[in-house]
Formats: sequence, C-alpha cells, structure tokens
Amino acid sequence: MLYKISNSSKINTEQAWNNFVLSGKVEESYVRNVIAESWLRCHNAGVNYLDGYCQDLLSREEIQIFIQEKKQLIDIAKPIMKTLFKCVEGSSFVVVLVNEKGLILETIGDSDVLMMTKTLNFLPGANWSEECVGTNAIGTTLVINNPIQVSGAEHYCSKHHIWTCSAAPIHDSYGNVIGCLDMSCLIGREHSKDLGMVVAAVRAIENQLHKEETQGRLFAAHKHLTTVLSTISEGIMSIDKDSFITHANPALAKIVGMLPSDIIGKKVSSILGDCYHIKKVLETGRSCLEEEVTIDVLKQQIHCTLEAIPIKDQSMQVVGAVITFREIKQVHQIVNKMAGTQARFGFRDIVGKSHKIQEIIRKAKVAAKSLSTVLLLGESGTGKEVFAQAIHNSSERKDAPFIAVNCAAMPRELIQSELFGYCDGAFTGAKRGGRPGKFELADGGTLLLDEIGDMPLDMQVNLLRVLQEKNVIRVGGDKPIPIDVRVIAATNKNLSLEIEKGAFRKDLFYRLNVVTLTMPSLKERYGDVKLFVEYFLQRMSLKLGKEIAEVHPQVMEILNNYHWPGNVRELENVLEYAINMMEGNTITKESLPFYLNKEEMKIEEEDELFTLAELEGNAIKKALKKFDGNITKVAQSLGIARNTLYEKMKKYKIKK
Ligand SMILES: Nc1ncnc2c1ncn2[C@@H]1O[C@H](COP(=O)(O)OP(=O)(O)OP(=O)(O)O)[C@@H](O)[C@H]1O
Repeated sequence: MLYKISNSSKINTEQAWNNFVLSGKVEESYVRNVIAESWLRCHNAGVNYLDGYCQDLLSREEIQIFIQEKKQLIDIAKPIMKTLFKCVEGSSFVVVLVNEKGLILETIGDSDVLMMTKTLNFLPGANWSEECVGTNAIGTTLVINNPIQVSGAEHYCSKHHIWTCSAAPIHDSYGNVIGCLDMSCLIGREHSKDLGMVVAAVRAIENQLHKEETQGRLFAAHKHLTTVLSTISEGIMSIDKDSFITHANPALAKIVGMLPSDIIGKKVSSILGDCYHIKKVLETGRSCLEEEVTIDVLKQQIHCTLEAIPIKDQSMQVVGAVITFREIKQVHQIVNKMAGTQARFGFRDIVGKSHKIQEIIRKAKVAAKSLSTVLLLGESGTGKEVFAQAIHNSSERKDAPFIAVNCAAMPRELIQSELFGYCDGAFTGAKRGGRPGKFELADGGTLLLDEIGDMPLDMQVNLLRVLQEKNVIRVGGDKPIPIDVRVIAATNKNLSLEIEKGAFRKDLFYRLNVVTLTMPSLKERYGDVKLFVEYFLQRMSLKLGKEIAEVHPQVMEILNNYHWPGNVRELENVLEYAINMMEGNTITKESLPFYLNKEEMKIEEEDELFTLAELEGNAIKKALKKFDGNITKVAQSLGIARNTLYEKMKKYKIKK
C-alpha cells in the first residue's frame, strides 16, 4: 500500500495539526489515519513538536563502524541512489539511505538542500526515527513497513513543515526490513511521482541484494561441496551431456596424474580413453555400478572400479553424469579387510620365548625394514604365514595390501591368470574389461607366495621374469604394467633337493634366497608349548564363550613330550579337540585325541629299552622342557646339584 497525499487537504492538515498540538485530539476527517496514528505515537513518546532538530547523532568513530556493518547495502544502493538523483538533480532534492533503526547511512543531494538539512542534523549517523524527530517519511515508513509520503504539516515537528518526503522500506530475501530509502525536497513542487520513483529504486536495490544473497548462498554451497569432495578418497568427476568434464576432485586428479584445473573443460575421452560404460550412461540414463575397468592414463593402465550416475533435469533428460573411480588396490584393501585376509599378525602377537624363535624374530624384524625378497623355510604349521604377516605389518608397506597366494592350491591352468591377470577377451569366459592378477592387487604392498616349492616349472620362468623386470603382462595382453611388490616366498619343501630333482629352477631359488629365515619346528622350541597352550586356550574360550579351561599336569606332560610333526597348527587342533571333549572345566588325559595317549604309552614302552645313560639324558631333557630351561628348578626336580647338572648336560651334549 502506498500512502500518498492530495494537494486539496494541505490547509486542513495545517489546522488539524494546530488543533492536535493544542488539544491532543485528531480531527480524523482532515488527517489521514496513518498520519493520525503516527502523531499519537509521537505524542505518547513525548516528542517536542516545536523542535525537529535531531539530537541523537553518532560520533565519528561510531559512524565508521555502523557504515562498515551496512557496507553491502550501501555498495548496492549507492549507484541506484545516484541514478535516482540524476532524475531530479537541480530541483533541490536529497536522496537518503537509512538503516532499519532510522539512522542515516548515506545522502546524495543538491548543495542548497544539503546545507538546509545540515541545520536539522539530517546527516549520516543521525537518528530519524519517529521517537526522535516525530512523524517523518523515514521514521514512519519503518514503523508501518510500507511506502509513505509525508508532506508539510503532516510532519509532527513544526521545523519539518516546509518539507515533502517520500520513503519506502527495503527488505532482505526473508522479508525483514533492513532499512529504507527516502527522497526529500522543499514543499511546493509537483510531488506526485516522487513516491513511485522511490519505490522503483527500492525494488532495484532489493533485486540486486537478493541476487547477491543467492550468489553468496550458491558460493557457500559450492565451497561446501568442493570441500567435501576434496576429502573423499575416491576420484570423482562430473561431466555434461557432451562428455565435457565440469568438475574433478583432487583424488581423481591424483589418479590421472594431472591438475584438476587441467582436467576441467576437457572431453572425458581425452583423459581416460574411450569408456563404453560412461557413453552408455549418457545414452540410456541408466546408472552403472561397480564395473571393473582399465583406463589408459598417460601411457599407463590404471585398474579401477567405476560407478557412473546420470544427472537428469526436471523433464528427466540426461544432462550429464557423476563418475566415481576407485583404484583397484584401494578396493582390494577394503575387500581384504572385509574378507579378513589382511595381515593381522604383528611381531608382538607372535607367541614364543624360546631362544630359537626369538632369534628368528630378531632376523625377521631386520628383514622387515629392508626391501629384499624373503624366503621362509620350515615344516608345515611352524608359522611361516604368521611371520610373513608380521614382516608386512612392520614394514613401510603396512598400509598397502597384503595378499597371500597358495601356489599348491591353485589349478595349474589358472595360476598364470591368477598371478598376472588377464585382458578383455583373453579366453572364453573372461570377464569383460579383464581382471588384475594378485601382483597388481598387491601393488605397493606384499605378496606371499606360499608353497612356492609346488609351483610348476613353466610358471617359475614367468615368475622370475616378473621379479627381475618389476612388471607384469596380463594374459592376452602385451603391455607391461609396472608393479611395486615385496615378495615373500614360503615352502616346507627342501628346495635344494627339489633343484637336484629338477623340480625347482636354480635361478629362481637364487632370486628368492636373499634373506632366508628357517622356522624352528615346535619340538625344537623348548618351553613354547606351554605358552601356546595358554594362548590357544584363552583364544578358544573367548571364541566359544567358555571359561578358560584348566589343564591337568599329566596333560601338560604329554603335550611337552610329544614330537609335534604338524607343529603349531597340530597343537592348535589338539587343543580345540580337547576343549570340545573335556568334561567340566579341566582338560584331562581323556580329553586328548587317542593318538597322543598312545604316544605316551609308546614312550613308556620304549623307555624300558634305554640304557641308564640314555635314561639319565632323557630325564634331563624332559626336566629342561618342563621348567623352560630354568637350571635351578631342573636341578631341584632331579635331586642333583646345579654343577652336577651342568656336568651331565655337557657329557650328554644337551643344550639349554
Ligand atoms: N608364533 C605364533 N603365534 C601365534 N600363532 C601361531 C604362531 N605360529 C603359528 N601360529 C598359528 O599356527 C597356525 C599355523 O601357522 P601358519 O599357517 O603360519 O604356518 P605355516 O608354516 O605357514 O604352515 P603351512 O606351511 O602349512 O602353510 C596358524 O593358525 C597360526 O595362527
């Protein structure tokens, strides 16, 4: 609503004003309601109608601060105020920008009028609210939140009766009043168009303000989005419907080895080569999820999983797509973690205090820090894989994949493609886009080639080539793919014997035999059986949700004396059997597998055939095992002095 005045009412208004200031009563037929209400507000607020000089003026410093607070509004309004002023220049006008409280921010005017307004303190920093200076276009427009023209005696203070002022409130995009624009001049001119001009100028200010606010919000949203995208480890890009890249996050830039700014604006095919899946998404508008692809980037092949989601407009037309890439090594790290095949053992988890195992741990720790290939030898079940994991986990590669391959368990015809991967269409049944092999999957990490002694001879040649060249060529392909993998090979076979038999290549043996660790068998590890019993029983009780089982001393004796051909794995199996068979909470002789009891009987029977010297030697060995090599305890249990014990150990060549 616009509150305009009509010329015919001027004389009556003056009379009505006189009557109002004398009697406090409004002659409603001569005064517009909006003015009458304002007069009453001013009267109630105790405004002096004889005054009109603004007393409420900010100091210079305060003006600077509050102008700074409204900088955006001033910057937007100023050019529009200038345009408005140009329309009335030379006609004694002043155009004024005011904040939401009535404080003047900016004035532009003819010099004669500016001089006059100065005498009223109509200046930046002055408060022109109704409460301060009575009814006036500025103060009243802010109260009624509508454009208004106030002329002559409609002003509450007599000093303003020579003025005609038109003002309109300025709103932000939420509809809040953030200020107003006023145009004032001396009474007696044609003023009918003033208010319309002010309203038009205010609309222009509001439009510009809303545009900047929207831009600000868009910018903030964009910033938010790019920050989120930059923290995501997958490579993400968006393309338009013509396959031009519109956005690329830093992870994608890293995958393709370019700067994000060099990628944006390029055709996707110029960066990633032709990609069937992306084309299909743009053509059909259907998403493509988790496709394994090989992309050619800077003469290198990168293996990724690709996900492409179409972007559609309101009429469901495809206008682009968002494409996510995850490098296969990253994918497999996740898959490995989920499948539980990641290296979980560290040196700290390795059970064993015996001298032999401690010596191997020491050597393995040194090997972990080097880049060399490691060859792990030892009987089955001695912990070769456990050591391979611990080496990986204490090497610099610990955050990269650990992949274990059992060379004996793989079908002969598949070994090649399992290890080195294959290309699209390499053979019937080959997966579209090809597949990376274990070497590629372990890139940056460690590959355990378990049971290497069982690898077919023809494969041994290929393996040797890969180890020497440090690249793999996929089955059906011809491009070498560089790999950075630490190989740990393990076997329970005697490789020298295999070489003699012609079943293992000498050159491969020399290539693998850089750092060799020979795992001791369990029977060589004095004292460790007891530790393994405690370790496995605790783990199994937790797994089965049972109380930790007690072990009868007789059982401990049997376990200590057994020769453990299956080593740690066999001991683990025996304890699992026993824990399932035990009655109550104690593992007794009866809980053990039958063959262990038979073994005990065998030892007893065989004992009868021993000479006295052998018996003495056996007794010492048994006691050393039982008391983990503690000489004092062994001597006490055998009823001899420590010196005698040392003499006898020397005589029978028994080591601690
Ligand atoms: N020092 C150890 N600490 C804890 N557990 C061990 C240790 N050594 C071996 N084990 C356990 O014993 C079992 C056999 O170990 P592992 O598979 O490493 O032996 P291996 O020598 O690689 O056997 P194979 O030659 O048959 O492959 C596993 O269940 C492993 O958890």
